[in-house]
Amino acid sequence: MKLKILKKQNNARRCFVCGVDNNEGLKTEFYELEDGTLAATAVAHPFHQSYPGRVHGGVSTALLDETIGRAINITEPETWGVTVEITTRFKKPVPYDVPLLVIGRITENRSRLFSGEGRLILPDGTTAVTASARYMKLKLTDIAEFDGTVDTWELFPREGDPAALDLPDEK
Ligand SMILES: CCCCCCCCCCCC(=O)SCCNC(=O)CCNC(=O)[C@H](O)C(C)(C)COP(=O)(O)OP(=O)(O)OC[C@H]1O[C@@H](n2cnc3c(N)ncnc32)[C@H](O)[C@@H]1OP(=O)(O)O
Repeated sequence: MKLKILKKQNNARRCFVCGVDNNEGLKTEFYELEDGTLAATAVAHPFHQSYPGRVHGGVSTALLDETIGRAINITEPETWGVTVEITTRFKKPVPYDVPLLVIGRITENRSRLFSGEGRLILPDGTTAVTASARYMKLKLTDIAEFDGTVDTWELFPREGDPAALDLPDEK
């Protein structure tokens, strides 16, 4: 199903998942879709491998963690949280050097904790990894210090940003 992108989310500079200046990271981009899903696009590299040919499960988990955690910002742009629990199910090997699509949704939102679920989808539409996770809401100042130069939180629009994304049916 093709879904319109309503908004691109901000990126950090050094974050392993979304840091635009982190050349060992995934440089993931996050897009808010019209149906309330958060979609992430990324390409993993050979230096993210576990066994040769396979992306490390921890890397896939990091992608899902951040995608689910950021899904809260669709309805609460000022909410920040830290992961307190994540459960991942690895169903298929994830290859590197191919475009990966990760989607996340919030399933429960309470005053201190929120929960969500997500899946990592391969180019053929197969779901390779699923996850569910829980986060504790905290003030940003209680999580980290931002110096405003190296650690920033900004929108990085790109000419190639898509206007819509095709979400395959679950398989
Ligand atoms: C650059 C920008 C990029 C930003 C991009 C955004 C990315 C988001 C996604 C990535 C996020 C990460 O990777 S974050 C990094 C990974 N995660 C972390 O580092 C978190 C480490 N953990 C902690 O710091 C701490 O455990 C806290 C702050 C979460 C909680 O510590 P605490 O304040 O001492 O709280 P504690 O007493 O243990 O618990 C408080 C209450 O919460 C409940 N509680 C605690 N854990 C759980 C749990 N798993 N499930 C249910 N309930 C729980 C307790 O029972 C208790 O309830 P009651 O007794 O009060 O009723």
